[in-house]
Amino acid sequence: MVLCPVIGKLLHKRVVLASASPRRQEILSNAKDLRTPDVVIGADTIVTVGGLILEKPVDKQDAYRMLSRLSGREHSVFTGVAIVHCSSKEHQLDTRVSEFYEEMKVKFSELSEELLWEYIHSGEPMDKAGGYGIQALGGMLVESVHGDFLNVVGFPLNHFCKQLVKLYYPPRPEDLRRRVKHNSIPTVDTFEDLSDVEGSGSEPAQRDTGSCDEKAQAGEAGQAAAEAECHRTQETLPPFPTRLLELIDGFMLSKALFTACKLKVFDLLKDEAPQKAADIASKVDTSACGMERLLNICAAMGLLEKTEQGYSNTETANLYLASDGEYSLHGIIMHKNDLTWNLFTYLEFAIREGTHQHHRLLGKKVEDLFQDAYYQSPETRLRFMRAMHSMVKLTACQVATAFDLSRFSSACDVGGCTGALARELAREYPRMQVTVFDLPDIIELAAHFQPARPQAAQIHFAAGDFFRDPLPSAELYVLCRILHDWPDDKVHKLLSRVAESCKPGAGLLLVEMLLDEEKRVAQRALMQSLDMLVQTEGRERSPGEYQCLLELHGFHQVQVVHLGGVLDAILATKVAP
Ligand SMILES: C[S@@+](CC[C@H](N)C(=O)[O-])C[C@H]1O[C@@H](n2cnc3c(N)ncnc32)[C@H](O)[C@@H]1O
Repeated sequence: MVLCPVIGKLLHKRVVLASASPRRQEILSNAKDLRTPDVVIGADTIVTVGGLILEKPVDKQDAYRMLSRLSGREHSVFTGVAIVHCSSKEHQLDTRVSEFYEEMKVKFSELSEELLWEYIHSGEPMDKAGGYGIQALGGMLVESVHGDFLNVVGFPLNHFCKQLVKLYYPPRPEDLRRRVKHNSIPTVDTFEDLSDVEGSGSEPAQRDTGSCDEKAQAGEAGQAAAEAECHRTQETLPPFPTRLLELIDGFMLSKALFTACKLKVFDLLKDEAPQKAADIASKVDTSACGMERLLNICAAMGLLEKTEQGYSNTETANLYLASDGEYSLHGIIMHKNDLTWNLFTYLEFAIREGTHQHHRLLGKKVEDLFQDAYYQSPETRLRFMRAMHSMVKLTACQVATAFDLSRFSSACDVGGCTGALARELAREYPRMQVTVFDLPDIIELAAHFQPARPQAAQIHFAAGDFFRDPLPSAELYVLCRILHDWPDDKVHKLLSRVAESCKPGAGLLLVEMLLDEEKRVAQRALMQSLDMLVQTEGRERSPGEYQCLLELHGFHQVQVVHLGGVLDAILATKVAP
């Protein structure tokens, strides 16, 4: 859309800015002389990251939680704007609302603790959505932005002006007819086009009404079509469904990423000079034309760089997508590609039946989730372990430091798999002895995941079944992504076995992805709960639901820390019965 000086349309109107934000006031009053107010403009800004909405922080801790969640990540800033036109006819107030929103992507650098606290102590985060102000000190946190800068400041002026153009200069029906009927390239609005109607544009969409009357006289046959067309102005067209289209095709993006990982494209390019599509194709034994398309979409997704010289890894790809990195996500990606993807083809059955779908995939009955499905062969067992390992490594350090656990001299990570979390606990608490307790087949392979580290002497492995065998004794029990695998009866069974092993004062650290209490906004956790339906007997829960479970089994003083990544932490203490 071509912009014109449309802001002047507000000049002689009574405009109320329905916002307390001094930044919005400044943006709008720079653009327009605010006089006494017949248009009300309301706006609000929120920040979203990983499905969570961040509003204004309530205190410094809250600001810390928000900003550390944004650190090193891309987030979205949404500003919603409503323009209410008020007029009075025969003493009746008539209002017409026009609304829109604008999204902008902002990426933060990795923020050190010192920088975070220095910024928080400046006081700037407190009255700002997401806890930062990009236009002032908060600008130093920002690595890159994509979209309208003023949107982050609090008011998307450019989109606002476009909205005013739609209101005050709606396209004439004959323009629409030209565009719609002949299926031609849309005409471009010019200042001359707009000036044709300048005089009649003092109230929004006046032109429309006049043209409708003319059309209504055009004869009965064309009347319905004419009316429909009359109403199909830019203003009344529904908003373009960008987000919906992204959702519709989202699975293709996931699969493209999975395929590039499976073909080891990112391994081939790791820390290497750019390579041409044909060379990559011949090295990984694929067609050149297929590989080129795969590489192009990976570049468009920001996973590869594409230059004249060819394709090379981005930093993200080197760090997370090559299979050998310390923080590689290759393990979880292969799990999603080889198992979750296939299970999700039965999502409709899972929803109808309320059960997991391994039996459909394997063509046989699944009695024991782990032995019959995840661990049905040495390959699938190793694949599962790699998947768990890669996810826990991402967040183990945050989990280990979410609470001060230094009062515990021993811990048992029940279902501790490869020992990734145990290692982090041992590193953080040098006095702590940590036992990893898991099924015998897992314990046998766990050592492969333990590079020689000074903490090795603090870590022990014990094989057993947590539903049957005695649990190793410890002052702190850890259940990381265990409860979400099981139905309620088994959850109670396991919690009561842990509770029996605890002396008063012992701790229980639950590590799970937490739902919000209303099960409405924590998108990643809600999605994982759906995943749990398709592939386990369990589900995700909210902090309140975990608190009830814990208290039922004698664990009190429940503390919750949202870690803002893929896992959250809950610590509770066993009290005497
Ligand atoms: C979802 S994984 C979580 C692994 C690890 N805690 C993590 O977060 O990465 C569940 C773990 O529980 C273990 N497990 C399942 N059933 C078990 C049982 N009956 N006794 C002991 N461990 C079991 C599995 O082998 C697996 O390591």
